[in-house]
Amino acid sequence: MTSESEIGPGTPGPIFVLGSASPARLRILRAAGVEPVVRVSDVDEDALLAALPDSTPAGVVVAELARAKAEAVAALPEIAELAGSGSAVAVIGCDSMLHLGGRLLGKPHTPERAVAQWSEMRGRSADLLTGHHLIRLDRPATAGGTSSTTIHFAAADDHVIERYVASGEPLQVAGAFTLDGLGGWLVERIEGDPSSVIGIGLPLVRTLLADVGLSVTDFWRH
Ligand SMILES: Nc1nc2c(ncn2[C@H]2C[C@H](O)[C@@H](COP(=O)(O)OP(=O)(O)OP(=O)(O)O)O2)c(=O)[nH]1
Repeated sequence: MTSESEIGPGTPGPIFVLGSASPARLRILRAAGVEPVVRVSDVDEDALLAALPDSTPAGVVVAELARAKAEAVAALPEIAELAGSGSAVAVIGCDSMLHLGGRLLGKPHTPERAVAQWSEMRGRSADLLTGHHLIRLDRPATAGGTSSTTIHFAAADDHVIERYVASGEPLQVAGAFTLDGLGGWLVERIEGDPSSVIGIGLPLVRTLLADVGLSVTDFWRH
């Protein structure tokens, strides 16, 4: 769990708020020169999914979840008040799911579901979708988008799948795999942006920041 960074008077320069509990998203941003303020949304993703019509396109589903997370964090009192801080303030929410065989899959949570999912996806390809929603607070504007990266999975044998699931890693990540962990042994290749697969698509966030009048370089700590 990441610690929630302190903010307040004297917080230097533009403020990037990551509305996510994901250590992967935080790691991606830090490695890319951004030290975000972290706040976790309390969005009930299952309830939101249940409320969406079955006909909702997969890219819209993850975009709607991302929007709900960003809006929940932007509404937190200590975040909302940043609008008057004199700094540029961007809040981002994200949501990743795997689009496999026409179904949208989140985190498997149980070993049984992870094994079943790997038995279906091994040797095949699927699209990892990550919805993004950006809210600028100091000069109200929003921008959103969904990145899609095609993942080509290895034709892993039962033993490897069982050992991978037993590691626990696939249970708490969208699509039951990681690109940057043990799962890396089981991804043959990808077509698209690797950061999107891990949790936040840097090239897309760069364009979303531009859409709300900000440059990604404003947030670089280097
Ligand atoms: N390290 C790593 N994590 C991954 C990868 N693919 C997916 N994930 C993680 C990132 C997210 O933490 C999680 C996707 O689930 P969600 O989009 O619902 O986010 P999560 O519930 O973790 O946090 P949030 O809802 O944003 O507070 O799966 C990967 O390739 N590498």
